[in-house]
Amino acid sequence: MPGEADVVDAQQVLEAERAHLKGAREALRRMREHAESLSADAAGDWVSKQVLESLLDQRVRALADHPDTPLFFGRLDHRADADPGTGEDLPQAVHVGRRHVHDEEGLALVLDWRAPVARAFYQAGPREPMGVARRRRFGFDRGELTGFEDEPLDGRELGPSRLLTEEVERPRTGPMRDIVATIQPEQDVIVRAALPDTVCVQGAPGTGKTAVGLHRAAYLLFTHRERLGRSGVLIVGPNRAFLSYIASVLPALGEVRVDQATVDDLLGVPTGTEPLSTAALKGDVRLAAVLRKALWMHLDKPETGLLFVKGGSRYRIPADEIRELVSSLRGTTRYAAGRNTLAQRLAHRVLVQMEQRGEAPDDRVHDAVARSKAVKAVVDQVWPKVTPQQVLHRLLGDAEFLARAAKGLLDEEEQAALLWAKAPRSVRSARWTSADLALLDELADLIERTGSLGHLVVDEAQDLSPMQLRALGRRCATGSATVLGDLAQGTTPWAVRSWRDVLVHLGKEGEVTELTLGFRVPREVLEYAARLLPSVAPGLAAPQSLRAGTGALSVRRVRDVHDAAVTAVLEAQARDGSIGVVVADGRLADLAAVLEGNGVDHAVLTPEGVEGERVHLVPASLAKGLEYDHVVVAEPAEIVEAEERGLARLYVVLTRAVTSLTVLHRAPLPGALA
Ligand SMILES: Nc1ncnc2c1ncn2[C@@H]1O[C@H](COP(=O)(O)OP(=O)(O)OP(=O)(O)O)[C@@H](O)[C@H]1O
Repeated sequence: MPGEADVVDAQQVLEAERAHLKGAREALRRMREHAESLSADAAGDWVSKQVLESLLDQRVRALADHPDTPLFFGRLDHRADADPGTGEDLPQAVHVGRRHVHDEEGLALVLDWRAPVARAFYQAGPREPMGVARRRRFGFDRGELTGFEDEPLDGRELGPSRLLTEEVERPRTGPMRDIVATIQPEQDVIVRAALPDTVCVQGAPGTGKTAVGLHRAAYLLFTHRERLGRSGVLIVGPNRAFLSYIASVLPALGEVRVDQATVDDLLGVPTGTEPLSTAALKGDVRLAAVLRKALWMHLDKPETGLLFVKGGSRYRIPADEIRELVSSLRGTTRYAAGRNTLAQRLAHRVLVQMEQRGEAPDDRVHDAVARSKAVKAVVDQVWPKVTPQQVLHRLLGDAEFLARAAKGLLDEEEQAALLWAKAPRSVRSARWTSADLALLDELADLIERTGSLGHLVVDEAQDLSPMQLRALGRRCATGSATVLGDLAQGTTPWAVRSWRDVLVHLGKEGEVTELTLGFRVPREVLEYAARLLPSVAPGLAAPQSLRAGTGALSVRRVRDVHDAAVTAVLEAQARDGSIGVVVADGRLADLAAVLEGNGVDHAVLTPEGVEGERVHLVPASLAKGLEYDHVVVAEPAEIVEAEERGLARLYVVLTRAVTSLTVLHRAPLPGALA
């Protein structure tokens, strides 16, 4: 029990910290006013003015004070003899927050959580205090300081942090929040991994993979602002609904310039569909070799030699020589660049002949020959211009061509499965499926190199096919990636079974690390869901939960699943937090009508996302990555039956709950859950 003196002391400390917060808020306001007062008029021309205006605008936005989020959440008091190892003096006390705030003299009032000195806030412990004598964590309510918690780092073991527990237990409402105040040491290691390092994170549901990926993006942007400002950082997620759920995390961390995309956004919107087994075959990495062969099969033997006429002179390059030139270039460059190089080489040979005849041709002549009709005709014949669509159209429509390209790579049955039942008449009328788009992207890169970004964060990566992973790997070929996922949550038939394979397909060397402590799902619920693990991912260890949450699970055998769902939603509405009702996609419309008929306000989650409403009706196929305080699952057996990896889908669905999970079933439950 704290004595009276301690309480008075604590009150004084709190007052002093509140005063510091007030001062920091005022300083931030001054920084923002200063940024607002800057004018882009000094720019020399219109374009520079636009660029400068947008930069200033970003700066002002980044300096926004969000009244609902604390400006700092921690404080480090360093030991007097602490040495930061940088040769500089370490300030005795620093407040750690979302961004740097300094006063008019340039003195730091709040230090950005990403600064090297702030690392100790996340990493220091009794065994390795990192120069810290005391770590202080602050409790906040809507931006107001409500309390604090001190951890002396003098060798004593630290108990669990009450503030961390409170943060993890706080009800979820609306979109995902940042976790900057409570990043855990094992998460921090991933967040602060160096820019060139590709990191691959296997993590059970709710272990913070998405959160860690987003914070790593923010960390890298802060630490390598200029470089990544030029090359770009991109977050790739499974669908728009998921991206809109995570969309506010980076802006809350002051990063307003990170793009988010689905694989479709990157590769194009599919216009066709196909059986899953065909899609899985098209996602197979062997297709990369088939496509390479198919593209280079477009090279042809020269029908004639080259005849170049200038004035009264004729210059000839025999067909044999052209054939040799082509074979020396074949495969050494991208396909499109090869066409250009061939034209240059042909021109060079013509110029050699000119010189042998005593002429003195210069560079202009060289260019004119390379661009001449005669050279172009030869190049077009032996090294024809092709588009990715033309090549794939031919490959999927022409059995003989496919057989040649796939020889030794795909067996006859596989080749037959790839061929269109009815080939579209023209390239333009072809309907491309999602799997085709990855193949087109591969071809596009064989023809012309795809540009690379500085860093890619790929979430739910376990669901991507090898060909899709290759497409993403191209987009960070000269950069690095953070790859996040859970093999147990792989629901596509082409989902990869090992992270090592994922890295190979991405074309990256990297570390595979694992997060095992869950921050979302209560222990009881997680243990229930984990009964499915031996069937969905036999090699994975059962996940651990930080959250005790007893009484969180309710499994009810009911007569009428719809009536029971209405009851369960009404029960949940009496409590705090968001509510998700998850059903097999096929049952969505019926349940929506029943909820409507019973006057339960709700919104149906679509692939585009959803706005407002406390109750969301969620098709099982879109539940991945989301979380709700209260989850009601209606008829699990239907979710399992709906798809090949239905048990994995059910595992995803059962692990969305933060506070309570209610399972309603009329049909028998899957064996492991019965
Ligand atoms: N260090 C932390 N402090 C507080 N909350 C955390 C922490 N790490 C994760 N969380 C919270 O746990 C929840 C789950 O995090 P997240 O969605 O990132 O997990 P995930 O591993 O991506 O889950 P899934 O595999 O189910 O998609 C989120 O609400 C997140 O804010």
